[in-house]
Amino acid sequence: MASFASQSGHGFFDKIASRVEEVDSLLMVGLDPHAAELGEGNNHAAGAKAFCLRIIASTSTVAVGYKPNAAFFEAFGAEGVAALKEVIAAVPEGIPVLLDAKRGDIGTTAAAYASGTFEELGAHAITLNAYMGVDTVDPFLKDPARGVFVLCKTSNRSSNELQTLPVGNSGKALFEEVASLCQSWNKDNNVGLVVGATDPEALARVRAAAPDLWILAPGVGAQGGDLDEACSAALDERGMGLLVPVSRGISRADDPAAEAVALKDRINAARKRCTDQRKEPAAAAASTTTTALLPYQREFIEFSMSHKVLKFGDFSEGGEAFFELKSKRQSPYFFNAGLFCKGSALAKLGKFYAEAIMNARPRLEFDVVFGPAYKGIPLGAAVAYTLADLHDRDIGFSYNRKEPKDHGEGGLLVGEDLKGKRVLVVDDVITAGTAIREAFGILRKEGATPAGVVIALDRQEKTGAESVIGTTSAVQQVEEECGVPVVSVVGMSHLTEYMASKEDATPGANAQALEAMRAYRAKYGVG
Ligand SMILES: O=c1ccn([C@@H]2O[C@H](COP(=O)(O)O)[C@@H](O)[C@H]2O)c(=O)[nH]1
Repeated sequence: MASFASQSGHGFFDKIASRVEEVDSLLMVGLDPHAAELGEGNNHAAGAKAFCLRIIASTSTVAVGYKPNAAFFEAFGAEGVAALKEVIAAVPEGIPVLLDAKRGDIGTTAAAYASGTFEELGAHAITLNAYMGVDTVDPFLKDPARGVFVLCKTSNRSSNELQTLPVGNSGKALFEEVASLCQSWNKDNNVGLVVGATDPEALARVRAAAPDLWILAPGVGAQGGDLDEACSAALDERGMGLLVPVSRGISRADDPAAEAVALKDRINAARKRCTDQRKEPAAAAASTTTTALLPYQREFIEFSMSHKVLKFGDFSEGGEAFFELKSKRQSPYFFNAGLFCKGSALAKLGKFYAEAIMNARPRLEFDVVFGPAYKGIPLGAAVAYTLADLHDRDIGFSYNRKEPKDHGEGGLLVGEDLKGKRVLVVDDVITAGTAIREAFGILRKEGATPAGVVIALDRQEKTGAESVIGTTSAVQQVEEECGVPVVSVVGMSHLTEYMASKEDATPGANAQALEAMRAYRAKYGVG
């Protein structure tokens, strides 16, 4: 059995708080062995166990705790329950295990559930349904080292059927009443709440009703919950009190270990944005327009360099220090997306674009992805594929032909019907903005509304000839003229930030390249 010693007088959430600090993470890793993920030949209890052990082994350095969902084990009968016990026992010592079982019954039965969960299975906490009142919860609270998370406002769509019903004349909803009750039951720091990340308004109301309780906020990833909104609504005054469980978002990733690290970083970045914003709202707003280099952006920069798509000036003897652009400017870096020409590169590109789309603030609202011919076509397809595969957003995609076809279905457009739809245009870079304006023309002719543009790199530089350098960039001009946001995976500010971090790590190695980037930005840069 995985040990989880109770320090006397310390509640379950004291342990959670120290684990959060120890691993600098709010990520709870879900262990949901969906039959579909076990694969043919492994759809049995042993397969479920092996699946969970693989996830545990690859995520234990970033997981605050693990959350096996009992349903996926019980589905395999007695052998499944035995596998669940073995999975819990395999969690390294000191890492809390929360059994997601959503129990709730009269006191005597609840006591049997508590003993089964804590003594027999060895879990340290459990999710409960408190619909039947406090006597159904009490038996789980006898040992302060064992915790409960009471269902408060769940992440599923039909949670509004009951949980938001008004209670009495207080104007409060049922879920707020649950939150207040749980706050009053929390004598030993071992009562928490489940509130879906899919409903940030409910999260904020719960935080107001239960200022001291830890909130488990499922629904990030496959269910579409937003991290920034969840952090702003649910973090307590110390920037703690929130746990983000993710199951499929990790288990279905190509590389679950890397995805868990990326998720931890994304959650921490959102947490930091939120705590900065609370400290100094104006400074935080300004900092979002500069450069917090997120992990996927660093990865994109290194990935682009490894494909020779992105080159920085080489200031060594005989190296190419500057690259002449079409505008005749001498640029200290060069980006040529045409060199992404392998299937694996396209797959990764799709992920980077999808990350940029999911991270965009304000959020991008769109129904269809459109890839303008020619370079946008594979990009649009890769983005639509990735949104469906990794973000559970199965949206249509469409692209145009440069020459109309005079037989078959004819016309200039292929793919999803665009009429009446909000369309996100996907392209590699914006140089003058001509291609994007043309794409918008096509969309409007079809009765669609351009909803935004996503590109790989924003050079963030002013347009115009050397003698009359303008004041805005091509991207800003598209945004202003067309009234749509342009989102990029990275901007030149991120490239400069990246070079600065390399220089910090190895002083002197990139000093001239960094200086050239800064000088170029000072002369031509916007934003
Ligand atoms: O409101 C709730 C309560 C529990 N869950 C459970 O969390 C995970 C979510 O899985 P993902 O793959 O990360 O979407 C799953 O075990 C649910 O039963 C929830 O989603 N919402």
